[in-house]
Amino acid sequence: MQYEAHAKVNIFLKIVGIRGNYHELFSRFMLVSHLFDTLSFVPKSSRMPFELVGDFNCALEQNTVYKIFQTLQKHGFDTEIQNVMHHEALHVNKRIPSGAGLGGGSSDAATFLKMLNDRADLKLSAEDMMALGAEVGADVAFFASGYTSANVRGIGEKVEAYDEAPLDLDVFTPPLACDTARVYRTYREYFLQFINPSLAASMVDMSSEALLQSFGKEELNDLYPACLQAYPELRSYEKEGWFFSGSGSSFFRMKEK
Ligand SMILES: C[C@@](CO)(OP(=O)(O)O)[C@H](O)COP(=O)(O)OP(=O)(O)OC[C@H]1O[C@@H](n2ccc(N)nc2=O)[C@H](O)[C@@H]1O
Ligand SMILES: Nc1ncnc2c1ncn2[C@@H]1O[C@H](COP(=O)(O)OP(=O)(O)O)[C@@H](O)[C@H]1O
Repeated sequence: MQYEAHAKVNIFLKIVGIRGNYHELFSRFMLVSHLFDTLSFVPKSSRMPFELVGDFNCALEQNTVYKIFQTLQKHGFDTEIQNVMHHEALHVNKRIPSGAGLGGGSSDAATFLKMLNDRADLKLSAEDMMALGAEVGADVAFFASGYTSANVRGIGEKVEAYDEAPLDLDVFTPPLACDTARVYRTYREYFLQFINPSLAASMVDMSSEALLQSFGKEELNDLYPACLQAYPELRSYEKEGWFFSGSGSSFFRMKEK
């Protein structure tokens, strides 16, 4: 069986405060229906306790799927998941570009958590998986929620379904990977003074379509100016009528009807 780990875009992303090294935000997350990695269990070819097959630009220990394995071990599911990973390797067919603001690593993490929950019959609810996922990355709770559109708050751990049909989206990713931590650091250094929580609050109740019709990318995404400051070459890829997702580098727009 193959599982799909879908990409997301941030329809809006407004910073409303700081929490230690993290930033508190209001954001609308929406899954992208046509863009996903596929994950499946395949027979093992080694004796390693955790075998991962796929093209990644990071070490196994840095991989979000490995961090899910470790997190489940830490929470007492050691025997159950070792029984699975003793026989199976995890295969990931990566199609979501990395460092693209599309949440690929977080989506893989949430999907692998669901796979282990199914295969090892861990009996975790969506809420349990959201809490476990949040230990691996701020965005994982949204992907574990199963919602296609949601308002996300806190540093990413508070997820509330937003009732709307998913939009049909075009996504364009420039050949530029953006480091999320670097973009947030740049935001804090240069843009924190421009914080506007009342504008953020006014966006929460608007449909995604109305948001994209009412605001431009600079108003919708507080990380856009920070990303331009950190990666000036990004400017050469911006196009009229396209919006900016998360910490970049992807742009998106509603498909023309
Ligand atoms: C910006 C967003 C928007 O959805 O995602 P991307 O666009 O990168 O996919 C998220 O806030 C990213 O979430 P995620 O990529 O899961 O972040 P993490 O791995 O937990 O953290 C990476 C780094 O980003 C910073 N970080 C992350 C989340 C947050 N609310 N405030 C932060 O300041 C921290 O410096 C942290 O060390
Ligand atoms: N499963 C994974 N898929 C992709 N990248 C991963 C994964 N696990 C860890 N990473 C690391 O996280 C970085 C950010 O990747 P990704 O989550 O796809 O981007 P973004 O944070 O922009 O949404 C990658 O460059 C890579 O080093």
